[in-house]
Amino acid sequence: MLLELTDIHFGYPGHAPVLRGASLRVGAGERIALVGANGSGKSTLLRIALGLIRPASGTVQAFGQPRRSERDFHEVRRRVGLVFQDPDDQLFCPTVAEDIAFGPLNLGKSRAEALQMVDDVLDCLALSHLRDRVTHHLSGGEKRLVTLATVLVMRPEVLLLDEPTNALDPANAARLRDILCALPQAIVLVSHDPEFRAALAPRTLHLRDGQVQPD
Ligand SMILES: Nc1ncnc2c1ncn2[C@@H]1O[C@H](COP(=O)(O)OP(=O)(O)OP(=O)(O)O)[C@@H](O)[C@H]1O
Repeated sequence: MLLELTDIHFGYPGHAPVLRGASLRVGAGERIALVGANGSGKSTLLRIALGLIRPASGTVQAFGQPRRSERDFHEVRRRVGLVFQDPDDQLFCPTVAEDIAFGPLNLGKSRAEALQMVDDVLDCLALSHLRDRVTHHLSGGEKRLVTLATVLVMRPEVLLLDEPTNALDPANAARLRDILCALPQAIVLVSHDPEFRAALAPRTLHLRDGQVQPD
């Protein structure tokens, strides 16, 4: 298993529990859609998978190892890419190229290598025209696509996508679907868009009453 969350319990401080025994297993190349009502805890579960929040109980395993400490999760975040629901949580550099180069530079790539990776990923996503734009001037849909570029540039082994079609027009949603369908990675897709889910993920799981259940 690439990712294995088992019997996760979690509630935000001062609020009712969100997850009450949620488990999720993601194997190599698997495509899983995760659905559930607003506020059922889908984004929360993805954040727990990356150690961005810690469960009250339950275990997270990634790439065959239990993950507990911040140090453990550093490696998980390098190998598992999360596209956040809100692009503004993920884009923080002045220009698109700098935002995308940030991860590779952080991994110790040279500036030249990082910029080559930026050009490659922008080319693959047909977004080269956005390369030198000021990130916070982009439209909502452009930001969403750039966010995906910041994740794909790291060549993650698993992609966790939280509402990737939010703010995309139908043509860009279709383009994103084709790009994602062609990727080799395992994908967990949180999406309220039934057509997008059907195209990308043969298996659907339902987060309900704090647990992940078959649809
Ligand atoms: N930082 C926070 N502090 C307190 N409560 C929070 C926090 N983040 C989320 N919540 C609450 O936890 C619950 C689960 O939120 P979460 O974002 O995981 O749901 P979701 O299933 O992804 O919802 P949606 O489909 O609307 O995106 C919601 O009731 C939400 O209001």
